[in-house]
Amino acid sequence: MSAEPLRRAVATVCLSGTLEDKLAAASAAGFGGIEVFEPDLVASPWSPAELAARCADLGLSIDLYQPFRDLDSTDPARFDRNLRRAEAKFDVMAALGVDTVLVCSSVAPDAVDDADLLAEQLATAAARAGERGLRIAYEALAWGRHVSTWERSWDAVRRADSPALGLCLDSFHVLSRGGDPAGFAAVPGEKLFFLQLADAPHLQMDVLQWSRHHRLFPGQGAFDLPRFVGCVLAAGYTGPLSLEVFNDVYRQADPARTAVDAMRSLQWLEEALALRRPDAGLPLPPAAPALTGWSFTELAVDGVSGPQLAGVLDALGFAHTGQHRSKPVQLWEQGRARVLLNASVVRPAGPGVASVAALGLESADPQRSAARAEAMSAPVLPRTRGAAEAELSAVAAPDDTQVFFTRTGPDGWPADFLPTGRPPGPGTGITGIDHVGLTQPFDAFDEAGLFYRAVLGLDPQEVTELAAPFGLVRTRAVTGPDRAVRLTLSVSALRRGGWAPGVPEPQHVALATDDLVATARALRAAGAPLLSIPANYADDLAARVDLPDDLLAAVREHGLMYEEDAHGGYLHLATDVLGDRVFLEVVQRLGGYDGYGTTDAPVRMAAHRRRRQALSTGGR
Ligand SMILES: O=C(O)c1ccc(O)c(O)c1
Ligand SMILES: [Mg+2]
Repeated sequence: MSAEPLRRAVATVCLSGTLEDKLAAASAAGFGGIEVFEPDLVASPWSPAELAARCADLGLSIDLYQPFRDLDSTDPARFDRNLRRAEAKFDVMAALGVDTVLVCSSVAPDAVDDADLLAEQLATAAARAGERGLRIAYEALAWGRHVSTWERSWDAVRRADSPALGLCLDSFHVLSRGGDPAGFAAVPGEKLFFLQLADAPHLQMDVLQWSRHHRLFPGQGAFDLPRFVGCVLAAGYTGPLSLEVFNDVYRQADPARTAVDAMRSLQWLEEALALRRPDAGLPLPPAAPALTGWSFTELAVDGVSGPQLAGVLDALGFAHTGQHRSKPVQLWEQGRARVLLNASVVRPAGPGVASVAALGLESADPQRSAARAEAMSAPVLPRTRGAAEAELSAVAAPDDTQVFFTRTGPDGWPADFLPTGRPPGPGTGITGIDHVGLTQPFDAFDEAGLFYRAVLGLDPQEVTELAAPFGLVRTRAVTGPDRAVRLTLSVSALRRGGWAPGVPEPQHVALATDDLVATARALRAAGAPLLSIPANYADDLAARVDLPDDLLAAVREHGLMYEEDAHGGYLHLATDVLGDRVFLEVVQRLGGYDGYGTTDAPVRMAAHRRRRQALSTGGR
């Protein structure tokens, strides 16, 4: 493998909009090339020559024209007709200045099964292409009628033995069928004409539907793309790394954003490749420094929600220990749990605005964290900072939450706060932040998983789905290796129904305690607004799990919830929704429990809904 960087390309089918929108997005995100998806050209007012000129202006090379479908035929007249269709496409390719066309395996009823006849027809078409200086990259669609594995496509290409015929390897088609990329070693490098990359979640469904709706960018799904590409490169492939992702969300999302997300997936993939081959001298971005814990969580509040949240933090045993030197920001502390209330939001109406505005994460090297973020196409935020205030680097996550890289120490961020002189107080047993739960915008869920993985070096965990009162919710945690940092990301699986409340599902900050029953008792005594959970929940819990009687009594008395996984248990409680869209959770992990109370979430959501309705109709 040479140390020369491979071209990064993206198929126009990955991006939403017209061809104009797609090209602008691909170019702005820094791609060097594109695959022209034929329907995009057919729908365009540009002639092929005009498209070529536009691409040249934008610094994009056209690396592939695709797809050409159903070439071979058991009916000679039909095959002849298909050859004429191919010639017309060769004219288009000449005008576009692209030398490679993707021919995918036939799905038609007249597709050729006989290996020699198929090779002969491919060779005939390749000879026509070759006469014009063009080449054919043959791809096995996972649902091809007779050719549905890469081995079968390679068999045809090998038999055809034509210099203008080679393979197109598409990671989706190979990996969705459980193909082994180690086999690519048998293919001469010069026969690997093109490489298309897509990740995907593991799903049990028809492979065509899986491919057309659920493909993802590398690093977003469950496939081992670094290994796949490593095998292709080891076999001698030198063409572009080209993304081909058919995805329902990306089809309708802002193409400029999708293109950046796509670029990040290749930056992540290339790093993974470089790390696998330390001798190859491939360039590496700054490694993600370890994130060693939470320095703070910042909530944006207004004139209504600010005092409400301050009152709740007080009841939770937090102390207002600091006031920002130059901004309307309060620091509240208990143990290692630090919550900032930032009253810069001005909208004193309704229930008040409250949301998670920023996450402060302890970094072993904040500056390198920021450099890493930049190398991974993350938007690094400009900082305004007053005299004597700490330098803080921050990036914007896909949902616009600000992520600060901090070092808590004498010269770190706490120096920005003037002590109020209030003593910490006895507290209620809260020791720190366990995790923060962020509800994602509909289009941002998969993007967010990759963002936290590539930019922050966190590990995305499995996606789970739950049936919530207002529809399916998809959720996934991203965690540091030692779990010092845990985030949960959730999203509605479908557009929220028209009758669901207009406010989005709330976000939450989960606070850790070593003894939830004791903490719950203290919160009760202090009048904290704890969410009540229906008795049916505790009855069902008692039927399912053998809990000690005193614990079950505490569950009933305080509205606790309890969940188990293979490693341990999780006791948790929630407050009411505070302001319009946050609540606080208090959680106790027992044994090695590694989850987030996800199966209890629908009960909690229904209780929040009931409580919000009661409050809005004047109840308390
Ligand atoms: O879904 C399809 O038809 C299709 C077309 C072209 C490709 O390269 C591909 O992987 C799938
Ligand atoms: Mg493909």
